[in-house]
Amino acid sequence: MRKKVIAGNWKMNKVLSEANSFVDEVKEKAPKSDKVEAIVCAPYPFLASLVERSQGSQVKIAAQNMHFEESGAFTGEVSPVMLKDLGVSHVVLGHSERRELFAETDETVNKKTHAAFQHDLTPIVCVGETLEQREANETMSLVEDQVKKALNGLSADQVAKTIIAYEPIWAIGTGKTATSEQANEVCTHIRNVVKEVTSEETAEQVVIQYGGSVKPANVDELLAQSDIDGALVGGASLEADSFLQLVEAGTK
Ligand SMILES: O=C[C@H](O)COP(=O)(O)O
Repeated sequence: MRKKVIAGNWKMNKVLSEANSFVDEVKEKAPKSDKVEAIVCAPYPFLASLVERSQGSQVKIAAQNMHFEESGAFTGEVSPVMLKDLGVSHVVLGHSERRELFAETDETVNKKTHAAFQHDLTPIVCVGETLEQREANETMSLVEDQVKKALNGLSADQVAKTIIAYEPIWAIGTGKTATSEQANEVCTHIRNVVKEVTSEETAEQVVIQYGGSVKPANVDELLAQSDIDGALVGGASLEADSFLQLVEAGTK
């Protein structure tokens, strides 16, 4: 059975003291269960401190982006080598905010996914449609295209280890959650796409998260769906209490 993976994406929020207190509290109170993994996706300046504080707990620390090159003249960028050296375990790639606001493309997401595996980082690859695309019935084809391009050239073993986050853009930060059926329908399609490009065995191993206005009040219903293995959470991951409730839900 697949583990549930609850990842809190803080986006550009908090200062270091707040980040430290959050991880200290989660480390102390998170349920000790091998059914769920808790990941905090933090801004770069907090990573070293959070990795150190999370030692000895099941809380993992992720970056929210990275460059695909190992080093070089890329002012303002952070490389996979740097993240690995700090002890970061996961990295969010292709979040819709990066795609919309920072010119992330399917091609750069694919390069970053390869770079993540080269440096033993687990990628959390985000895909999802806009409201216009959903209304034009393009959701399935768009998501299929994003998944195929992100995974292009990976080995079956690497695909099996990739976390895919389905995040309909219209549900991010809007309070509008996709219904659990809508979310599961797309997650099932993603698993079928993975099966098509690899094998049924690989597709059964891939963790597929849903993201978009997930909160303690709706997480149980979402996690009860057949193909939703976790959540990528923005707003409701900013308070330790709320994040802990989401992690708790993953143990059921
Ligand atoms: O990465 C997280 C998502 O963008 C969801 O954000 P949200 O939970 O605030 O809607």
